[in-house]
Amino acid sequence: MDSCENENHYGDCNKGDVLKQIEEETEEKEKGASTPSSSMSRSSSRPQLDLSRAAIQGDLEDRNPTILLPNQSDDISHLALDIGGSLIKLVYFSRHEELSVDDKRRKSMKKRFGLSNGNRRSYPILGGRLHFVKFETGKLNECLDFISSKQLHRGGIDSPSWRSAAQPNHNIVMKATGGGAYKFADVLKERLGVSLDKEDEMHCLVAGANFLLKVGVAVSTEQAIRHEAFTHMDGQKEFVQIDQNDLFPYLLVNIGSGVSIIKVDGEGKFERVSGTNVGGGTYWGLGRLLTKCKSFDELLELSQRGDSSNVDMLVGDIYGGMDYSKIGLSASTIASSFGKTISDTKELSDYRPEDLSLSLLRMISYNIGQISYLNALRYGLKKIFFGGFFIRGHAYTMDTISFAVNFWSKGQAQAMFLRHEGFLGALGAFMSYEKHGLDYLRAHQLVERFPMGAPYISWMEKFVQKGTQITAPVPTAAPRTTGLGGFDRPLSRGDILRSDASAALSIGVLHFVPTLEVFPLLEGPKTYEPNTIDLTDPGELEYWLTVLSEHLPDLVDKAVASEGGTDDAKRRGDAFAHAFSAHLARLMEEPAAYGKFGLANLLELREECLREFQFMDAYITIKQRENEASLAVLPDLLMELDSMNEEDRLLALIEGVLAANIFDWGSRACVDLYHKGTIIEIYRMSRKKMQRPWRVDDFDIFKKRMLGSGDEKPNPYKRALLFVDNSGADIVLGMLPLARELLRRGTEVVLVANSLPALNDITANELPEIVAEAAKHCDTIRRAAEAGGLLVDAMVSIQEKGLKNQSPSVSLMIAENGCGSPCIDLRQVSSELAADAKDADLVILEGMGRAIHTNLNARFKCDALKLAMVKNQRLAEKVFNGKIYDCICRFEPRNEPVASTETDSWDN
Ligand SMILES: CC(C)(COP(=O)(O)O)[C@@H](O)C(=O)NCCC(=O)O
Ligand SMILES: [Mn+2]
Repeated sequence: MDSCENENHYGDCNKGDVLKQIEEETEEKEKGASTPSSSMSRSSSRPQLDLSRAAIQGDLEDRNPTILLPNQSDDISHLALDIGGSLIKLVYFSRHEELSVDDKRRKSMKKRFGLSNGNRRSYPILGGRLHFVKFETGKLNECLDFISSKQLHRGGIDSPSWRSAAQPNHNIVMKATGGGAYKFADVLKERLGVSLDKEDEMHCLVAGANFLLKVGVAVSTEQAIRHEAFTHMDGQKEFVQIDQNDLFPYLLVNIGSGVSIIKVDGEGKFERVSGTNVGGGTYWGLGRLLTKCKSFDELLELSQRGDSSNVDMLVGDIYGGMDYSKIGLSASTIASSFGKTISDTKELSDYRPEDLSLSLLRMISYNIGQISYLNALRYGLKKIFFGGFFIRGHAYTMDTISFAVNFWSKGQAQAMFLRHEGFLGALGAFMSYEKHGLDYLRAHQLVERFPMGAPYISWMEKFVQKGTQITAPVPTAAPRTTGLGGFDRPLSRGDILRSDASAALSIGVLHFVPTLEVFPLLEGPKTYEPNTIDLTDPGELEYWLTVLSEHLPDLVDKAVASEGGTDDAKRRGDAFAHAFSAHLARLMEEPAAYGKFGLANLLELREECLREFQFMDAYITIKQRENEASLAVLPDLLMELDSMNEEDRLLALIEGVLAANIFDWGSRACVDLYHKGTIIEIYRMSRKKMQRPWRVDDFDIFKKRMLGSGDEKPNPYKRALLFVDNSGADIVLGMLPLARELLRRGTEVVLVANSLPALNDITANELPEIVAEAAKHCDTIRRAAEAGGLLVDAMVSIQEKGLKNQSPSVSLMIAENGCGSPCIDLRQVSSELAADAKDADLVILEGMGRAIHTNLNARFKCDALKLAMVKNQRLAEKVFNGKIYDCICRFEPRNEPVASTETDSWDN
C-alpha cells in the first residue's frame, strides 16, 4: 500500500488526500467487511432518554408523529422575547450538538474495527448554551429573519421536532414580554406562525433580576463566586458578593426607553413604585435629533470626545469662576444642563455634537440616579440595582449614576449594576416556561466562560459580515470627578466605551452546564491553583498570546478541513479566526478582561471559540489516522514488553508514556517534527532519546512502590485513575500498556478522558473503540474491559481458544472528566469521575496540559504520578530550568512533600 496514511507519513501529502485515501480504502473494506465481533457498552447506567410518561402527540395515523418526552431534560430548546420600545431582546437555549463531524467516516471506522455501538452511552453530557441576542425594534424584520433562519420558534435547527416536521407548525406558542408582545403579536403570527404567550413585563424583569442575583452566572474557574452585580465608582468596577439570605428588599431600576423603578421584596413579590419618562429613549431620540447620529452606540461613542461645559451652565459660569462652597458646590458642578444653549447668538450647528451628546448623557444619568435615590429613601432601601440597555457597560454612565446615588444619600445607599443588564425581562420570560423552572436549572448552572461584557458572538452570519470591522474591545478608564457634586468631562478620549464586538453584533452566549464537582482526591481545594504559569506577568501573557496567535492559521486550516473544506466551513473558519483574534487582542489590552485568567483558561478559550463556530472536533482526522497507525503496532509492542523482566518492563512502560507524549498537535515544535517522519519513526526516535535521568526523575521511587524492594512485597494499588491525554501513540502505545500493567497487578483502572474534544486529545467517547481494538490483542485488557462493562460480549475467537474459565478480572473502566480543554481544573470535574475517585489510591496525570500547565503543584490525598514531555522551550527553561523535550516523571506519595530529583536535561 502506498498511500501516505498507510505509511503514516505526516509530511508528504495534504489532508484532503489522506481523507480521500482513507475513505476509499474504508469503502473497499466495507464491501467485504465481516460482522462485528463484539459490541460495547458503558459501565454507567445513566439513561440516554427519559421515556417516562412518553406520549404520542398529534394524529396517531401520522407516519412520523412527534413523541413528547415530558421528563426528558436534555430535549429543551426554547426562545423567549422581550420586545421593548427601542430594542428586542431574545434569549434562547441550544443544546450541545452531537459531534457533527464526518459521521459516515466514523461509522465506517467502527465497522472496520468490527465494532458496533451497542448500548454505549454517548458523550458528551455537557448541557447547552443560553444565547442572548438583541435587535433594534425598528428592525423587527431582521429579528424575525434571525428566528426563522435558526428555526428557533420550532425548537431550533437541532431539535428533533424540527427535523421530522414536514409541515410548519402553526400552533407554536412562544413566551414574550414587553409592550411589543402586544403590538407585534399579529406580525409574529403572520411571519412565523407563532402565538405569543404574554408575560407581565414587571414580573419578568424581577424574575430575571432575582435569577441572576440568586442563582446567578458563575465564572468558569471560580464556580462559587458569582460575578453578576458590581459597583462602579470613579472608573473602578468591583464585584459584589450578594448574600442570598439578605437580598430582599432591594430597588430595581430598569432603564430601557423609559425607566421603571421597582421595589422587590421577594420571589414574585414586588411593586412598581415609580418611574420616569426620561430614559434611554430620551437620550437616543434627542441625541439623534441633536447630533444626526445613526445609532445609540454611535451617540454614546461621540460622548466620549465631548466637553459638556460648552453646553451646560456650570456653577462657575454663574459665580464668575468661583465655587459656591457654602452649599458644597464646586465651580464645575452642572447648575443647568444645556443652560448655555439659551444664548441668542448660537444655532445648533455652532455646538459640537460630541459636547451635546455628553451633556445629554450626563443630564439623563444624573437625573435617573437622583430619582432612584429618592425612591430608595422613600422605602428605606440601601441596595439599588440598575439594569436595562441604557447602561451598556458604559463606565461614564455608571459613574454618573453611582455618583448621584452616593452624593444624595451621603454614602448610605449604593448603586449596583448587573452584567446582564439588558436581558432581565427576556430572561424572566424564558424562566417562565414551565420546564425551565428553577427546579430544572438546579442541576445545572450558567457559566459565563469568557465574558466580553454582554457575552460574545454566536450568530455566524452577522459575525462573518462584520468580522473585519471588529476591533479589540478596549478597557474602561476612570473619569475624573470634582468631588463636589459635579463631574468633569471624561479625561481620556475613546477609552471609556466598552467597544466590544457584542455591542456591534448584539450577541451573547452563556454556557448551561451540569454542576461540576471538586475532585474528591484533591488536597486543599480552597487553596488549589490549577495554573502553573502566572499570566498576570505581562511577559508571560504576551508570549502565550503570541504563541496562540501564531498557531491560528494552521488551526483554522485543520478546522476547515475537519468539516470537509466546504464554503460554509471556510466562512466559519474566517469568523472563528476573527473572533479568537479579538479575544487575544482584548486580553493583550486588558489582561483582567475575563477575571482571573491563567494559561489553562486561554487554551480552553480557544476550544470554546472553535465550538462556538461549530467546529466540534478540528483534529478528528488526525486523531483517527494516529489511532489506526498505533493500533497496528500495538501487538508487537505488547510482545516486546512481555519478553522483559518486571523492572525493565516498568521502565519501558514509563518511557513509552513519556516518548509517546510527543504527539501533541498543540505544540509548534512537535508539529514541525511531524514533517520529518512517519508516526512510528517519530515514536521510535522519541523512545531512543529517553535516556535517564529525566529532567524530573522519580522513577526509582515509583518503581519501589510498585515492585517493592528486597524482601518487601509490593502492595498493589486498589484503583488507579489515569488522566489520559492525546490520541494515537500517546494513548495506544503509552497509557494503555501502562494500564495493562496495573491491571495485571490487580489494580482497577479508570481511564479518565475529556468529555469534549480539545486539540488531539482523546475523548471519553472515543476510548471504548480503542480499548475494544486493543482487547483483540490482549487478554488482560479484554477481560478487564468486560469486567468494567466496556465489552458486552466476549470476543468469540478468544473464547473459543478455551480461555473462558479464568478467574474474575479487575475492571477497566472509562470516565469522562467533564471538560473540553487540554488542561484540567480539578475543582470542576464530572460527577461520574468524582464517584469513580472514591476508592482510588493512585492518580496518574499525563501530558503537558494536565500535569504541567495545570496541576504541577496540585497535591492529592493519594499517591500521584505526573508524567509529561515538555514540548515548549520557554516552559522548559522557566519551570524546570531545562530544555524542550525534557521529560517529567514526578511521583508524589500521599501526604509527603514533593521530593523530586531534578537533573540536567539531555540535548536533543
Ligand atoms: C496545548 C498543550 C498543553 C498540549 O500538550 P499535551 O497536554 O497534549 O501534552 C501544549 O501543546 C502547549 O502548551 N502548546 C502551546 C505551546 C507551543 O506551541 O509550544
Ligand atoms: Mn493533549
